[in-house]
Amino acid sequence: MAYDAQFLSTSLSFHSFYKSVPQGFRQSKGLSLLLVNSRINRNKQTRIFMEMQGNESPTTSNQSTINIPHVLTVAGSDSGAGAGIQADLKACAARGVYCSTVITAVTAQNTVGVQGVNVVPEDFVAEQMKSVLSDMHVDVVKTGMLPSIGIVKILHQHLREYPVRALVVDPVMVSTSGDVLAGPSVLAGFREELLPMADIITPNLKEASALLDGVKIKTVSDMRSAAKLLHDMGARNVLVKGGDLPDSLDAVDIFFNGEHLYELRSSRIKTRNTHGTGCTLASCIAAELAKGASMLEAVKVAKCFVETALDYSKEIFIGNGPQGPFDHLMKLKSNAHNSGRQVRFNPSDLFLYAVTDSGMNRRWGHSISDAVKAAVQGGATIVQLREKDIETRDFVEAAKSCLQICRAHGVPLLINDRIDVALACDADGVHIGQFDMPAHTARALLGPEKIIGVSCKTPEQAEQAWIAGADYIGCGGVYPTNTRQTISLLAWTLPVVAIGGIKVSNARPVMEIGVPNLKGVAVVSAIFDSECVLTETRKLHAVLTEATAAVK
Ligand SMILES: Nc1ncnc2c1ncn2[C@@H]1O[C@H](COP(=O)(O)OP(=O)(O)O)[C@@H](O)[C@H]1O
Ligand SMILES: Cc1ncc(COP(=O)(O)O)c(N)n1
Ligand SMILES: [Mg+2]
Repeated sequence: MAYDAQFLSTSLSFHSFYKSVPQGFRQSKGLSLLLVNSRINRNKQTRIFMEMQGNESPTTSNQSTINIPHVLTVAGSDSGAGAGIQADLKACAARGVYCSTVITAVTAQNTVGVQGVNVVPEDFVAEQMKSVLSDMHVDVVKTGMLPSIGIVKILHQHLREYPVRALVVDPVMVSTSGDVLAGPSVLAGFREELLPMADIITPNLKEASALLDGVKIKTVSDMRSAAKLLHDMGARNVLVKGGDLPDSLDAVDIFFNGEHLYELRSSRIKTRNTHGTGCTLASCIAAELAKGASMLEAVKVAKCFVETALDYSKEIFIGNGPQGPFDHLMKLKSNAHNSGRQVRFNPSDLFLYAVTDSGMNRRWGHSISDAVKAAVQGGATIVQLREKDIETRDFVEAAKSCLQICRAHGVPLLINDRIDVALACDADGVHIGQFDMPAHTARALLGPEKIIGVSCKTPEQAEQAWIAGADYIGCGGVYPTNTRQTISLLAWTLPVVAIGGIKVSNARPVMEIGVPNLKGVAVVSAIFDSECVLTETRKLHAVLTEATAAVK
């Protein structure tokens, strides 16, 4: 049996892991585990070195302890294991977070529908809740099926007695198969008790409509209005999910934080295996919040996770009904299957790609983090730190502060060339050139989740990058030279970002090339060689948005 660090971080507490190691192995070998970039402490950006010598127990006094991010799900069991508690457990495991469970109902359910529901007595729901909350440190509570008003009230009381960092409410009412899981009597409980406590509420179209007294929600514009109305009812953040939006080629969700409305789009995966998408999304949001992500970042990661899992599982066949489950744990499968797919990478993030330059920052008296902050506030959708003449120690420090800024805005941060710096600060990935470390070696070091971009000048280089597991290619020399070769590269299968001499005045024709893989433009001087990085970024963002709308 192999004991691997990833497995440890996803499934077991340190102590139970230790206990699971055979006695002989512990005594004869001692056990050293190096968790690099462990998800356990992602937000603290720490490397954890755990050493267990001989048969010394981890509970001895000189042993430091590790707090694993912890989500408690309060939901119903699905015997078919596609949705409910079972989906929550798998989603949290896949995201590297511990998940405890309070079961509110047991359903007899499969891919055909819900054949029966047995509601757990209220005092026993209370007992489960007390058992978990009085003993364990829970970071985030996520709710799913709450089949009676009494259970809603019990939840409310316990959350007041044992406050947690965040409450994610998935107001489950009807399963995708059309079966009722929580009747209208629960609506009042959601409205009065849970919404005002919720950090985020994640209704699908039917649920949003029910919470808003039956208002019709049929278009993205209806979803936007619904998100605002639900926010007015007390939820701090609202995500109206559009999985069931008729006639939509994309899977569109609307996120509203009381200030800004975000339209989150991903491609709609053609598959029958969508049972449990809602439960998974909410658990994934809870898991990311438990790890310390901002709300927008958590929502984006969760959506990307659902899309990736659906895509990975589109052909699996479980059960004979119309709605199959999908595979949450695709990451554990062989790399050959994964072919380097990224959970965290969304090609549309390449839209306005800001690449820093230390010379320009010096010229205008900007620190790296001030320049990055302005770019992100101006609408940059991804940032790359390209610092050629900086001490490694300073680079790591600068990268850490830029990472905080970027995470707060849900914008990925990549490091140019320096895999070591990316690892040290737990950046979202790297951008490498043809003379840097080979992409497949970078992939092996960074693992399957990080973003890897490669600068390519020829189709052969692009093919190599693709084989090595790159997520996108940077295609250089758009201006002033080499346009024909550039266009042939843009037709390549990986998402492409165009680089080279692009500025506000000439960005439009690049976007208007209209090649589907061309996801955006990367710029350095257009935004950073200026006194006001914010204004220049805003201008460029406006041009790109206009050009994209014109192409559509
Ligand atoms: N076919 C699909 N392809 C990609 N994403 C999808 C698909 N169906 C649903 N989603 C996404 O899954 C999440 C759950 O949405 P939805 O299915 O509407 O919720 P529920 O399961 O509660 O009905 C949303 O982020 C939605 O956009
Ligand atoms: C126990 C339980 N909880 C929640 C859902 C909703 O999931 P979905 O909307 O994907 O059917 C479900 N079907 N069963
Ligand atoms: Mg669904």
